[in-house]
Amino acid sequence: MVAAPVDAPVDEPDDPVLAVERLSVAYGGDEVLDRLDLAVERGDRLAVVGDGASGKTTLARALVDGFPASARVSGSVGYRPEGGDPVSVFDLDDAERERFRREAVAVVGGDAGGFDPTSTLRGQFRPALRATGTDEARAERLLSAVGLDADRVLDARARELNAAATQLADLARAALADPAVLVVDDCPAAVAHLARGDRLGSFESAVGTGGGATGAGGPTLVALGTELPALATLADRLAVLHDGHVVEAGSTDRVLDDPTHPHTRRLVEFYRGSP
Ligand SMILES: Nc1ncnc2c1ncn2[C@@H]1O[C@H](COP(=O)(O)OP(=O)(O)OP(=O)(O)O)[C@@H](O)[C@H]1O
Repeated sequence: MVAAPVDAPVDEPDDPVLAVERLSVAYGGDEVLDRLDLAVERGDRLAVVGDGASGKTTLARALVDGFPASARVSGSVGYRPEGGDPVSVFDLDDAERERFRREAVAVVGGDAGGFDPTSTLRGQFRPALRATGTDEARAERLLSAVGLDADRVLDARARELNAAATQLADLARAALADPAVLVVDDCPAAVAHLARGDRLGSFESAVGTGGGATGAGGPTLVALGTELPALATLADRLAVLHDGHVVEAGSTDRVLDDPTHPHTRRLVEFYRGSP
């Protein structure tokens, strides 16, 4: 369904924590990603912007080898821990993958877990606290760092919280393990909240204090969504997903000021023209 990949103007990262290479994914006969390349620089805030059904969740699934059984996949995803040997994500066994999704690359939003709407978040944080050997005080610090009232949120059932609080609490829970990379897929309310003031900065400072894989420069953030303005406010780099490829990637300022791909130009003009 898609044309051959275009050569996206991509600045080569110095120290990629994730490298997606020639990733193709199809569900049934429908190809969603077509030989997609994307490198994620360690410590960056990267936003992947794409229209609805452009394959953002499929890309997020790829970063943790979380495909449904119906997916046909080729290509590779490589993870490079700070100072460690590269890991081929698609070659992990079940136990390694479970640990990888907690300690190396954690995904929130999209079709990743989330909360049971009927029980309190305090109860739903417990398995993550046990798995990471951390205490509730750290959960409270992370919840406060994303701008939430920690006690109120922990005592609430997920159905009593609005979308932003639920998504942010999910992000705080994923951060308990100090993963190297936090992937935020389709969480527009959380992204809009974090884009205000320097809330993301205070959250990033709180991550990395639990002794996990978070690098010295803080966690790497990959946020995927459709809302260019909030994502651009949050991110220092933008990648534009279209027709199964990353058609453009670069610093947020460069992509907004001087978009080279026609799709990026349309996207930027659309948001400039919106109220
Ligand atoms: N498990 C699946 N089985 C069949 N088709 C799927 C499956 N998951 C996704 N798709 C299809 O693949 C395409 C891309 O879906 P994906 O969820 O990756 O895109 P997206 O950019 O995250 O979309 P949105 O912004 O609307 O959430 C869509 O057409 C979707 O219907």
